[in-house]
Amino acid sequence: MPEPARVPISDRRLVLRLWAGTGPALRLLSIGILTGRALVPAAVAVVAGDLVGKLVDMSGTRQPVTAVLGALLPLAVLLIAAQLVEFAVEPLRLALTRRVDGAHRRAVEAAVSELASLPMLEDPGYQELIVRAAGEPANRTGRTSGSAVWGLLCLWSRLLANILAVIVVARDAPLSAALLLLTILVIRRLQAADALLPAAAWTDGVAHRRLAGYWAAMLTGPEVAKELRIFGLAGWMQARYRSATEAHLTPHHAARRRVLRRQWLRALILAGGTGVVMGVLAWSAARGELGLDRLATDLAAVWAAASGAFVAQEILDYADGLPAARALEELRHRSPAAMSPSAGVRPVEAVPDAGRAEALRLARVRFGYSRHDVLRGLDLVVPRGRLTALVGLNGVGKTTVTKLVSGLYQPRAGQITLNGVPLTGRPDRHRLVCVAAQDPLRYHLSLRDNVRLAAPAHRSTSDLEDAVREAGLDELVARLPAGWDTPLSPDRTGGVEISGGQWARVGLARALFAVRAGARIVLFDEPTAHLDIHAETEVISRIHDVARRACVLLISHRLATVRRADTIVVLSGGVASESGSHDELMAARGTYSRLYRLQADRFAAPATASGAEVPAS
Ligand SMILES: Nc1ncnc2c1ncn2[C@@H]1O[C@H](COP(=O)(O)OP(=O)(O)OP(=O)(O)O)[C@@H](O)[C@H]1O
Repeated sequence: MPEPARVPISDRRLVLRLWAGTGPALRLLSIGILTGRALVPAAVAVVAGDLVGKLVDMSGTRQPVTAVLGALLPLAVLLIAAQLVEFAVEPLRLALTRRVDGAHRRAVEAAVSELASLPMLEDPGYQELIVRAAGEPANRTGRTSGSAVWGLLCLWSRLLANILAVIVVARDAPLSAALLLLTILVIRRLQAADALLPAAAWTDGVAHRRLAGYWAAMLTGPEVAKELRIFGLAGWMQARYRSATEAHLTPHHAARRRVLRRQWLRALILAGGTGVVMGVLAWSAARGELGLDRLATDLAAVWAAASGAFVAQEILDYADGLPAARALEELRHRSPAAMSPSAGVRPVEAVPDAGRAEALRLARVRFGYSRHDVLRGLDLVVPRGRLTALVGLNGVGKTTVTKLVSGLYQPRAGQITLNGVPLTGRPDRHRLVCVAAQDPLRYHLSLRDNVRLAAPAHRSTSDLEDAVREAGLDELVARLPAGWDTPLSPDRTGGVEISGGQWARVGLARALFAVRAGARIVLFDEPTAHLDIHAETEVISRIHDVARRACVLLISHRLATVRRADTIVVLSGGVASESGSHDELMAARGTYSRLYRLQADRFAAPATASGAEVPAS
């Protein structure tokens, strides 16, 4: 597995960048409100001390009510202002985290769907990264990168409040103030070190977490519900779910327990530090060096600083939200080129096809998923107007050819061209190439959307209807409860389940629609695997029609299916070992002829009995 790219910025800068992305209004508001909040403890200490001084002066003599109220007024105004600031804090938190989290989600979707190549997505390390970036709820607390931003801002706001309170004390007792500051910083550091441990344990266990998620989905999802009951797998799967969950959660819980056990140390340091500071202040007052008003101010400031030193909540917001933010940064820094098996390989020179008929060409193409090459210099020409078939044993690389032509992987060497122009790097490649797979992806969408997504930008309704009709789906449309708009999934309200053969026709309709929308290469990968013999014959004749309009490659195991193709190419040992029409290949008595006879022999006995078609040489 390749090394993940390093995230080249520190966590704080990363979180600040997220904050900066919330826009100037929210940035200003957060600075204003959190600074205001930080001013409150020191201001209350000073104003309360002044009040004590004034009340001491007034004591013993009769005072008008207005004088007493006047003395109280500054503190009352301050407390009301502080309360107003507090009211603004929660809406600010919501606005800020919502803005950051929304941007985060959009960035994850964009990074994965636009930047990640297929080889990257098939890498388990990358999958884990997606789980972390998608905000697999850290510590089940639901903290997100928005929480990390909020946590950091609150940590700084608290630090500012602490420093201001220390400055108040420093006016009378600089050394005590220094001790107070030191105590606060030590406690913050200890809390930060502790809070990061459970978050790290959670992140380290994401592989187990994914496995546990897999088993949970197996136990409760519809996919394996039948097998689970037929084979009585529930207990076996539950045990695996438990062991994966324990492997993930045990280190995390151990880290949490360790943090709780160390709380007493922080309490002891705080009690010691503030106790000494208060003692010194009281001693100064006793010696007459400190007035009662200043003593009250300083004690209130020490109390404010001490209670503000506990920032576990803010640190947890920051530490638990950070993994998602970090993972997103790593997602963005992973380059598809670094993960591609073809990295660093130069293609062969393009050979212009001037004057020749339109054709898809693979020239000396090499490719492998690992060090072992599946394709070892494949030459293949797929001209428009003639149906080309690709056959070969299991695992020789037929589907791999479709993946290379559609650009999901890049060849290690060689070139793939359409009319002499390399397909690599063409921004319109996804519009030029259409793949109709044996099991087309079954979107939980209407029939209309299931066909249209082959070329979403092509809005022609008549092309859509023609494609569906040619694919033989008219009858199905007539029977569907909401016709075109019926969702093709029983999970959707009003949805229906259609058969594997009908899905194969949906795949054919997609290809026919894509060709109408401008696709010039169509790759049919086992398009008739689910079809009965009548449907297969009909679909193959449609594929012949498509071949008149585009470069069509038909892949099939069933040699009776491909025998009517104009050219049949046998893929063996990573190269095209034979090529020609059915009759030519049978006459050559090579691999194709041997495989064909083998299949014909297998069908001969039952076919004679049932009257089904027997492939004939
Ligand atoms: N994503 C992948 N990662 C690693 N190896 C793969 C991957 N996909 C396919 N392979 C391997 O590459 C080889 C060719 O696979 P491919 O699916 O192209 O064969 P195929 O000729 O289409 O087989 P079949 O006829 O069984 O569908 C096989 O050995 C397969 O195991």
